[in-house]
Amino acid sequence: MSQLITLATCNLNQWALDFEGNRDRILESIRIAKEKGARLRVGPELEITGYGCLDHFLEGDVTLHSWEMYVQILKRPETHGILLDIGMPVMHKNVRYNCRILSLDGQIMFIRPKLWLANDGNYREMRFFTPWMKAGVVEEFQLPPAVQMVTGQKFVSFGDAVIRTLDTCIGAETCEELFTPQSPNISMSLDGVEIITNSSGSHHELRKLNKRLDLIINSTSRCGGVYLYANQRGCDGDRLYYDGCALIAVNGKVVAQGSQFCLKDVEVVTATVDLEEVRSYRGSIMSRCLQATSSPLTYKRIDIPIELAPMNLRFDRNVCPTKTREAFYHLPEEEIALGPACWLWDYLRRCNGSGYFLPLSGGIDSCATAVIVHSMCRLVVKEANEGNQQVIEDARRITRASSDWFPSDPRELASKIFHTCYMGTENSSKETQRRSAELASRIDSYHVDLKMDKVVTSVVSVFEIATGKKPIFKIFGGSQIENLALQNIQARIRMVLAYLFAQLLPWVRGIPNTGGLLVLGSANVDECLRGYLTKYDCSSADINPIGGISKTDLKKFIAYASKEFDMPILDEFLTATPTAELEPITKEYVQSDEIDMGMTYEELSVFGYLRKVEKCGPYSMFLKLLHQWSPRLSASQVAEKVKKFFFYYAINRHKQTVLTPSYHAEQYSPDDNRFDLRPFLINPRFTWASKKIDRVVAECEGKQSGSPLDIMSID
Ligand SMILES: Nc1ncnc2c1ncn2[C@@H]1O[C@H](COP(=O)(O)OP(=O)(O)OC[C@H]2O[C@@H]([n+]3cccc(C(=O)O)c3)[C@H](O)[C@@H]2O)[C@@H](O)[C@H]1O
Ligand SMILES: Nc1ncnc2c1ncn2[C@@H]1O[C@H](COP(=O)(O)OP(=O)(O)OP(=O)(O)O)[C@@H](O)[C@H]1O
Ligand SMILES: NC(=O)CC[C@H](N)C(=O)O
Repeated sequence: MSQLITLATCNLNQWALDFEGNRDRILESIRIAKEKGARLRVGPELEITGYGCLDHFLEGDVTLHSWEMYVQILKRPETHGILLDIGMPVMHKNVRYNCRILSLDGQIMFIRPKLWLANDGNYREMRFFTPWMKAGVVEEFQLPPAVQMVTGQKFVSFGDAVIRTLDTCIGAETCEELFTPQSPNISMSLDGVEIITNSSGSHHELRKLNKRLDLIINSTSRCGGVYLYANQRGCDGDRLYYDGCALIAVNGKVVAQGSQFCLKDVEVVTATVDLEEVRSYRGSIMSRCLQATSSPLTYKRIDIPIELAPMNLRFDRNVCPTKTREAFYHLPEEEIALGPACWLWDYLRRCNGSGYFLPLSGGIDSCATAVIVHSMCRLVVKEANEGNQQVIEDARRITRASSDWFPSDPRELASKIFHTCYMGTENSSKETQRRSAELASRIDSYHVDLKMDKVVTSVVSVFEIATGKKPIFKIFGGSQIENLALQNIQARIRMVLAYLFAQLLPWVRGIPNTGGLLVLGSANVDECLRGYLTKYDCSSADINPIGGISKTDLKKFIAYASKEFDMPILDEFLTATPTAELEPITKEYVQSDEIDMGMTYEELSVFGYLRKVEKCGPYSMFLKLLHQWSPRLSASQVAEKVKKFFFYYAINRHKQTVLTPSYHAEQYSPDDNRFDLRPFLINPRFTWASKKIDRVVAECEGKQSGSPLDIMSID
């Protein structure tokens, strides 16, 4: 026996508050789903508004416009004949919920509010929504009058229930609920729900996809059932990149998987599954049957008296279930090549920009940023060649090209929209200048090579005339403070010049009807964490594609890109010592990042992870590293490193408040504006924690008797 049914899920590139664009992408996904013969279509979380509206959700207009768009979808006959699961905010009894609305043939069947909201890291759903706290309870929801007029319905069911058709049972779960210890899909499956939908607004983080897929595969292999995962994709107006990967799994096996990074606005993923396989799988696991028969939660069934799986598909020689396949994962290097590149494209087209400007130093960080822009150009050309009309139109609009121009070559596209600039001083080396020029030529950016010593000297001379004092570099006998000031002025002047060139280069080139360029920043996550950047230089670009990526990962990315994109010049960036080139180079002295910082990039990744992900203060970080790093390092060496890290982290925390908005990619990102909320005036000596650390060090060195944990004996 078999009972085949075709189901559809999708990735939609929604944009916060773009109600009409979002509506059109939903309509397109329904059209494709129907074309592929699907009987159920599930879309991403809050797809009508876009997931990332944040505090806009508090506005009544957003709920109003959501209903307006929803009704427009519902009343179109072409959206009928398929069960729809669409996401939007709904007010019920003056409380706002994050909901799924299930409809068929222009009639609303049921509204299901999210039970467990996402409220950590980048997520703060509890600011705008209330979770539905009544397990298994269903209430009557009165539809807004305008909706009543269209559907002819006055009330619909609202709450924690499931849909029952004549031939199967369907339940909706929303994003975070999958990640909770008691996911609703477990109790639903124990109560006989065969098809579970999951609508997500889930963003990219390096190496995170495994977690999401593991949960789906694990859950459906323990519980059996069909799981349809839908996700938003793209930059919807913030630092996050939602990474799609719509997926269909059956009994612990993947049968369909959409792409994670792509410039398609609408991607529909379908599979034909056999519901009898679910019944057979579940029925043969006796322990599951015992749990099912004694399961405390019996969901109210919302009846739809139709057969979802058409009778004629019980057996049709020409229709067979979709084969299982291995889940697909990108390497982290590929994730860096693709995620930030897609984000940059969305950003550019959505802000109606005309291109990017990047200060290109000849070091790894700005090199990585340039290669990501190159990757963006490659993706645009690939999509255009595949006939993606939206991408072709966007490319024409951004380049201000005529309507017969076609983006057929990544280098040609870069030459129109990407501008790089080497801003040398007397402290710069020939090598960095040459590497910049060669990289620019390889990717074909419009490159400017300038010397800015005159500006630096004249600004410093203004200071000298006003104060009668002349600061000099440390290697010539100056103090630390003079040395820093002379470095910072170079960096800040670069920022001022960057904005001047970004504004005027398109004009210089005679590009018609153009605005300015967006300035790209390229401080990596480790430098941000340590504060190793000049405030109002690198902190002050428009956007930064690598601000959430570690130096270690950036190096891996450059090694990958060197081969993948056939760019041998990148190998030279890899072997060069990272240096800011802000101090004079002499025979005996060349400035180096890691010596300047007093710690290595590798150590910074460890500190960053322990601080943010493992929630360690100085004392517990020290204890953990003492175990990890001894006997290689002594207790006092570990203590010194931990104290030094926290010292620099604390004195530079204020820089996070003005940091360039960066693509979120790393769990240990210190971004103060959305992700890592901390005070920015912190005593960098962490005095009490330091005393406790010293106590343990003394104990390790045999200088202290008694327990180091005895707090009463510390002054
Ligand atoms: N608690 C606090 N709250 C608010 N603001 C505070 C503050 N403490 C200092 N400040 C402000 O911040 C300023 C100090 O920060 P900042 O001006 O950045 O200066 P600072 O952090 O002292 O120096 C910049 C560092 O970045 C390094 N660096 C490395 C690589 C590349 C680059 C580059 O730019 O290319 C730079 C450079 O070598 C140097 O060590 C103070 O002058 C003050 O205005
Ligand atoms: N000579 C320069 N010309 C243009 N931009 C520069 C120059 N020096 C620094 N910058 C800008 O300032 C940023 C910060 O400099 P930093 O030295 O930290 O990075 P980097 O030179 O790209 O890489 P690395 O840290 O590996 O040396 C650079 O990424 C670049 O955008
Ligand atoms: N929107 C959500 O509920 C997302 C939360 C979930 N933990 C994720 O990262 O995918």
